[in-house]
Amino acid sequence: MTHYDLLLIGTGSGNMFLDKRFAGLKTAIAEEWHFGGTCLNVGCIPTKMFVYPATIAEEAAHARRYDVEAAFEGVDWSALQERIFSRVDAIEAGGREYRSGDRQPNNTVIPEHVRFVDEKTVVTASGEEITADRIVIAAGAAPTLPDTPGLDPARVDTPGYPIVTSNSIMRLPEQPKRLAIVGSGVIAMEFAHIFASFGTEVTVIARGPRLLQDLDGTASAEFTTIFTADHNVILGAQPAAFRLGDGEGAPVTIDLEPSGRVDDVDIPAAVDADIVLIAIGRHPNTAGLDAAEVGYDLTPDGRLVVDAFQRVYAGGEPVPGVFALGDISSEHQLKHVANHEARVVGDNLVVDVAAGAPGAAAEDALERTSHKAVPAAVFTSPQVATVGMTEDEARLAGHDVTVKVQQYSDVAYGWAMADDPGIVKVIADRDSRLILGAQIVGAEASMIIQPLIQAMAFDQPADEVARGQYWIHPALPEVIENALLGLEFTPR
Ligand SMILES: Cc1cc2nc3c(=O)[nH]c(=O)nc-3n(C[C@H](O)[C@H](O)[C@H](O)COP(=O)(O)OP(=O)(O)OC[C@H]3O[C@@H](n4cnc5c(N)ncnc54)[C@H](O)[C@@H]3O)c2cc1C
Ligand SMILES: NC(=O)c1ccc[n+]([C@@H]2O[C@H](COP(=O)([O-])OP(=O)(O)OC[C@H]3O[C@@H](n4cnc5c(N)ncnc54)[C@H](O)[C@@H]3O)[C@@H](O)[C@H]2O)c1
Repeated sequence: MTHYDLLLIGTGSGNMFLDKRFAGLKTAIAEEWHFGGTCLNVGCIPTKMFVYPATIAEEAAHARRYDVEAAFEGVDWSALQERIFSRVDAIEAGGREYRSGDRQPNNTVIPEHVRFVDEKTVVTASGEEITADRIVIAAGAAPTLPDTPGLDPARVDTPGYPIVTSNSIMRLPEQPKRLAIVGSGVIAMEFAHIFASFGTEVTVIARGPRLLQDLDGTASAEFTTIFTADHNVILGAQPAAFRLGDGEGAPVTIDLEPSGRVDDVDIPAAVDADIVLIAIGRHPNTAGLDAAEVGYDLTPDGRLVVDAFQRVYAGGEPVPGVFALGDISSEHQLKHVANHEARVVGDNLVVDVAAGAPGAAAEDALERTSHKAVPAAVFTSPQVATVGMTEDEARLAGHDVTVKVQQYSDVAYGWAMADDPGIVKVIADRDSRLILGAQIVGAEASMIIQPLIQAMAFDQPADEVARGQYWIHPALPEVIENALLGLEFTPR
């Protein structure tokens, strides 16, 4: 048995906080997979490095719409992969080397799966027991697989098996000719955009009546209308069975059945594809840690229960010296949220170490995480960006709401974009004048939403944000300005 002052499990956002403040401690990092975790290796970073060229390819294919003669003639799949993964893999290797080498002599890297045997003890896959005074659980989430006949979970993401997740699709040796995507959430829509723009024949199989259903109803409907206009989408359907052909490279047939979520659907009996991407959500990795078995409290959807200080709970009480961050405990599966939580955990650990015994730090000395005005974007086509509440959520929360939906084509930059479709929807409280939420569907949504995020974070009234600053003319954010000007407030 080896004892450490501090054990970190998972090197995604967890890898961020372990800096020189902890140089005097004997630390260990357990990582069973790629250093850097999901975002660096198979998530935010490589996907966006595929999305950007995909958007260029799409614009070339649609250039005639802007009276430009251009054409999309294909993508150099292996060059693109090489450009993306040579950078990503070098960062992964550099991170591992830094943590393992002479520059961090106080740290030990344990390149193995670990699971808890009690609240402060883990055992590695090779059987070593490790105890620690303080533990940070940053073990993330993993793709969920459906329990559908014909799908062998053990073979998903293994070479040659045609059913994959986001963990391996970007490393396929060849660009698939036909791709079927099961799911219609964030990952499904980003990969549908990437592969369809690169010329793959993409079919999206969606259970519900709309795509990106977690959005505000107006935004989801707008996105669905735009996306289905030039993508092959089957709504109201789900796989009943996967039938794999004989031999490597043989196509897959997906037998479909109505999902029961859409009335009177007319769906095809089956879809054929060379590759099937499963994108039906990601579950926190608590089961692999045996977290519930040792008594850690879990939310109904399987996350570790944490408080505002990111302390982990067991039996309704914080476990002294045990913190968690990111997808393993957060309701927001987003990198910027995981990073924020990692900063808080790092600061709180410093306070806890200074206090003496694990858990000895007084609560008023600890920092709280803020999940106010958490934004998100979907890097598909058109882009989507959100912050705060949907209109339904705002009404349910009891607000007297004022809502404005502004079309991109209402402003001059929208005319420059040949009236491409797009909307900004802003939801505010009539009395306080504060913005409660916003949803944007359209070009550059992830960038133009920032003034609304800032206004919400700093409690700036919507009318002051609209009137109290210049808005560059004729830039696209004028659509935000106009949406804010269209809100109706209780007269003062
Ligand atoms: C395809 C895709 C695209 C995404 N794009 C975006 C985006 O554009 N913007 C955004 O904000 N978010 C995006 N996300 C979400 C984002 O990647 C995650 O929210 C974020 O990476 C979570 O970080 P984390 O540190 O909690 O977990 P992770 O980065 O997943 O790190 C957890 C680590 O723990 C390790 N681990 C787990 N269990 C054990 C164990 N028992 N023993 C040892 N090691 C273990 C894992 O191997 C992993 O390396 C995307 C996700 C995906 C899948
Ligand atoms: N740009 C970003 O910030 C970004 C990008 C990718 C992923 N992420 C994060 O990763 C998370 C996971 O992404 P995701 O797309 O896997 O999940 P999601 O929750 O966004 O979408 C899941 C989809 O699968 C469907 N579904 C669920 N169970 C199903 C079943 N059994 N059969 C068929 N369909 C089913 C749902 O109806 C939904 O359409 C996101 O919620 C997000 O937080 C973020």
